[in-house]
Amino acid sequence: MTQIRDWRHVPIDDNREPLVTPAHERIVCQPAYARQGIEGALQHIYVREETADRLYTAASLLPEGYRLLIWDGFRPDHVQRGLYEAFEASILSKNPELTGPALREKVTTYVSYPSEDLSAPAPHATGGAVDLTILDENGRELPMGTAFDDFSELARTDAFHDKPGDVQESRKLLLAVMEAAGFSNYIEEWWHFDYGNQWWALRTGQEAAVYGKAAVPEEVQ
Ligand SMILES: C[C@@H](N)C(=O)N[C@H](C)C(=O)O
Ligand SMILES: [Zn+2]
Repeated sequence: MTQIRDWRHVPIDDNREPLVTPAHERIVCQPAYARQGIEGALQHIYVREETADRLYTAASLLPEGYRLLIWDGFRPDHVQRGLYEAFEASILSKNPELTGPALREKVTTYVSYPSEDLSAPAPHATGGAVDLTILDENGRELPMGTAFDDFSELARTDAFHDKPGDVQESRKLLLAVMEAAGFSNYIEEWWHFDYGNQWWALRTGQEAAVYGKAAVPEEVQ
């Protein structure tokens, strides 16, 4: 289990880029939580402006005909809280003895705490985190070995590193195009990438994050 322990101490110097909806011929936006009927989930994907530009770069690096499929970007607090509480309840149903920090550590391996602390916002609250996969030339998702939000050991990005095959190749491709575009991956989830926020700053050795908590666009208030 890998936790990012010190990201809360990374300073934030927010450049105040607005949130935008990615629009590119090689990007498909399919907001997963709205489709799952999660209360208050956004009907559109929003990310910070430069994050969108970097997604365009990543998409352009894919083989001919392939596209990025984005499931989630900016996530309002109430949605983060809903996801957190639902996963916490599912863990408690299997491990009723868990409490306090042990419970919180287990939950936050896969779902960030819905922090109201402006000095340590959840990554998706910054507009600099994206959950995504790759579509092939026929519009089919590449095999990634697990479904989106399958919170298990198999979700670890390196879970297939000693199992050569399609899944290993698909995960390598996603990681390669995203890292080439400047994103960093969260090792516990093959689908989660960051740019500009504290997670990204810590992993890439930046002095400060450039995205704090994002201002919610008027159309989603
Ligand atoms: C819930 C999942 N899709 C995700 O984004 N997890 C990360 C760790 C988060 O909630 O920040
Ligand atoms: Zn995510």
